[in-house]
Amino acid sequence: MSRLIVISNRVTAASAKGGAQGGLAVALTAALRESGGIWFGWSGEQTDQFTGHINFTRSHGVTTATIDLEEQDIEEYYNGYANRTLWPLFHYRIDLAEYERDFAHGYQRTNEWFAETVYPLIEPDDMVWVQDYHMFPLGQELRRRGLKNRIGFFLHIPWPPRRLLTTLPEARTLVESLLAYDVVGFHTREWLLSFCDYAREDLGGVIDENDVLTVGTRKVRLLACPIGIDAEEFAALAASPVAQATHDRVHRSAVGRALIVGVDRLDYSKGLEERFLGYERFLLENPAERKEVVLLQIAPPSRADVESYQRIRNTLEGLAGRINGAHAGLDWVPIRYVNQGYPRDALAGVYRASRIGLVTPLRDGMNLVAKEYVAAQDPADPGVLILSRFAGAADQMPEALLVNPHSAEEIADAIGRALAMPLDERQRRWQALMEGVTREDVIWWRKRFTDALAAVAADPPATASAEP
Ligand SMILES: O=P(O)(O)OC[C@H]1O[C@@H](O)[C@H](O)[C@@H](O)[C@@H]1O
Repeated sequence: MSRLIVISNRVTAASAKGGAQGGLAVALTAALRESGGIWFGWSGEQTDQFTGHINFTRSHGVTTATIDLEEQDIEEYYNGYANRTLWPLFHYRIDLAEYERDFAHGYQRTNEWFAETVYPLIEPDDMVWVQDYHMFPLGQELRRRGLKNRIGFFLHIPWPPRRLLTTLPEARTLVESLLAYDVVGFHTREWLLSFCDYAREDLGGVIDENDVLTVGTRKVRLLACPIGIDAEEFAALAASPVAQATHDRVHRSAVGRALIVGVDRLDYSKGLEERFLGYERFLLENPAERKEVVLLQIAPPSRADVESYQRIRNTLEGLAGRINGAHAGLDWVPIRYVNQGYPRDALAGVYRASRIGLVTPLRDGMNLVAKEYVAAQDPADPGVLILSRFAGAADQMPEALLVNPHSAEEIADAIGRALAMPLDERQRRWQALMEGVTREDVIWWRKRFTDALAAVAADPPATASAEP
């Protein structure tokens, strides 16, 4: 079995229980533990001058190798191009996207630092797997340094429609850089097709019936491959002592009311404003039930150096305050808004105590909270998942109550329907969701992608390793 070299901006080897890590960190830790190898990326730390010094650590069965970045790189690469330019654009928010040449240069320069530093760590038989939008040009930079290994790329966010992507001044360079990879993966067929649209229309690419894209002499296998969670592990976490204690605490605090839970990084793509308004609409339209519910929104702050994130934080504080001010009574506040992250085992307990999981991003590559909510439920008395039809996860989860997250009416109706749903229907829906979450789990995802990467090497026509 080839070693795996995973390269991503953030490197957080995750313990089963600990920390407030996102699903991606947990997924990659599980993948690396199985295959061996190295997880390389940014330490999250700043240094006065970039030295290329690599800090190796071994944690939870995974070797991590990280480098520090200079302030200007962090500003232009991470806060700039990654989070002010690509993130909003790829989430269809060109109104928030900032197009600055300095950001583009800093992004390219930092990717060159990454390539320069990781290149000597890669052995001839390793498979290299680059993750996410921070690192589009990395494969090309590795090829420029002579790397012949199989290199895959996986995008964890949506791929925008062509007409939006063409607003990015570097769109063509960026897409061409992806031709250096052997396999490029997306969570859904929708994102894959948007990518194909650009490749066909703007690069003159041809896509065959096996989703192999040909542009000039380059062939790239495209793959729609939705990431999953470690469902069994998460279900076990939900039965852990910490989860149990958290469950009991949260359950007691609801004093017999139905708990509705949302857990999201504080990000404008998560649809939190629209969610609060949908919930308020439910309160207004259902005076008899309004004091029977409480919304617990957990939203740890994220990317706080970026202005659009500061704005959404202010907006939500104002909105939560207004809704609570307008509707609260002596012994009830409708929204508990918590700007703090919690460890996964505690979250599992919160999910299990909640009658409704409200997951309504305006646009999301996948969304693993939806899957974790399902995995944490009590089979005898499961809650109901309300899910945005614009989350990648919706493709695999048709038994959830699917809603348009822009519509307060649809959110309000779905809350009413979930609260009234009889036990047998809740069980039937949950059963189907849980089967999918368990079958298409993180190991399945990892295997599908790495199998596709390994197959490329065994099939020379699809593996031209020359520079594009
Ligand atoms: O790393 P950040 O900026 O805190 O964001 C958290 C994560 O957000 C995810 O949605 C991205 O796809 C990840 O790549 C990223 O790590």
